[in-house]
Amino acid sequence: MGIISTSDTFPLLVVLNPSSGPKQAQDIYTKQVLPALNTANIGNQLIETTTQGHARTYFKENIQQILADLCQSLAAAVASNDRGPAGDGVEPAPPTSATLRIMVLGGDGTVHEIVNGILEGLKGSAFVSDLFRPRVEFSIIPAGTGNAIATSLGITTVQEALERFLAGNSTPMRAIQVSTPTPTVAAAAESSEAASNRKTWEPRLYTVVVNSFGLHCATVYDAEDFRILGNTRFKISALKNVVMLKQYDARIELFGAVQKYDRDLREMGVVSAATETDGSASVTLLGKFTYLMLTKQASLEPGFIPTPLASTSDDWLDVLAVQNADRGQILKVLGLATKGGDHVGLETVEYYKAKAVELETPTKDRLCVDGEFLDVEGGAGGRVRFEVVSDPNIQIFHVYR
Ligand SMILES: Nc1ncnc2c1ncn2[C@@H]1O[C@H](COP(=O)(O)OP(=O)(O)OP(=O)(O)O)[C@@H](O)[C@H]1O
Repeated sequence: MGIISTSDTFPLLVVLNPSSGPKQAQDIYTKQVLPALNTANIGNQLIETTTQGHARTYFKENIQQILADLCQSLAAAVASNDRGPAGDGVEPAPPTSATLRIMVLGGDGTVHEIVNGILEGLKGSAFVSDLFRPRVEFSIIPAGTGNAIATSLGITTVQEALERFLAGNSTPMRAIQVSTPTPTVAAAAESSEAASNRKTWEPRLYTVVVNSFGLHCATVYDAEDFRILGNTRFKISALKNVVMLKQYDARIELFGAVQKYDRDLREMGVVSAATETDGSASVTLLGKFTYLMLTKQASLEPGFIPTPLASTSDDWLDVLAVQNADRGQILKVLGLATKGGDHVGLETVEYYKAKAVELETPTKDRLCVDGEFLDVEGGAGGRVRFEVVSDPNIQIFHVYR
């Protein structure tokens, strides 16, 4: 885990996860990425991950040094320009921002780790303030299993990803803040009423793809047992969970402005224009959930489009809820979701856009957050809040589109 050396032309950081998806990342790097970068004269530094959590730890430990080196390299470039014939020799002002480019040869899990590592490493530091704030631009070379972020941007091949990177157009990649109640408030929360008045939350992590509860979460969880089957493990696991279909008890509250998909008009309609002021929810969904997703991506893998109107670059959270569905109904939902996203027209599907969502389960349960698992305690003290916060020190990520 070396620190990036200082240079006038700061290298593109290439994070390669050799175990992503069909394990082709190394080959893709050697045969396609490196030749393209060399042709374009783009220096790069390879960071090859060796274990789960490596990318997260690497960026947590090194991001401040990386940005310090990046700033020094920028300042050196400015100074050498100023020393030219037209320069006045005045010391250049320190940079107020710097763009760090990271290319990921891997899947969404690797991007999730890098985002969380960077935010953990920058938290409370001078590198995220009104005086200086980095801009992190991701180029995602789809080498994972789902490749949701790339797929949602219409990038399904290595060549397309390289072309988008070289074209240099990026769009914000908003992160969802996942928070739990602060411990003291959690202890005091004895009822849902108390919970709805709660105001203090502790950010636990950030997600950029999908948070799920119920069938989708169970499918991702059980897929680990079928890892030997490669990419088909998700299909086998989904089948298992549909055969042994369970309903999952929860209370879901949508806060602030809320939109709901209108099946007749085939577009979102306003349910509530409210901003969250008094702590009361705009929409509450109670009871048994078969399937629940809170996402920032339209597509989770090529062809599978559960939240077709989601956008990585806005501040909405797309919420797809299927309640109390039987096997036939959920198979129909999943079938249509893999055929262009027409499931949102089914009566069993509720599709919302919300500004913030809280989830509470009556007993201990599990959430899937970008492929990681979060155990939640039952009751108000175990609530989890999801929100695309507007904090500029969090929303520093962009992705080439
Ligand atoms: N060398 C390694 N060996 C084993 N696991 C690794 C290694 N490097 C990284 N990982 C882990 O591999 C996991 C999956 O990575 P990644 O998301 O890139 O691929 P994927 O799961 O196949 O794709 P997707 O998330 O798009 O479905 C990550 O959680 C990461 O921590």
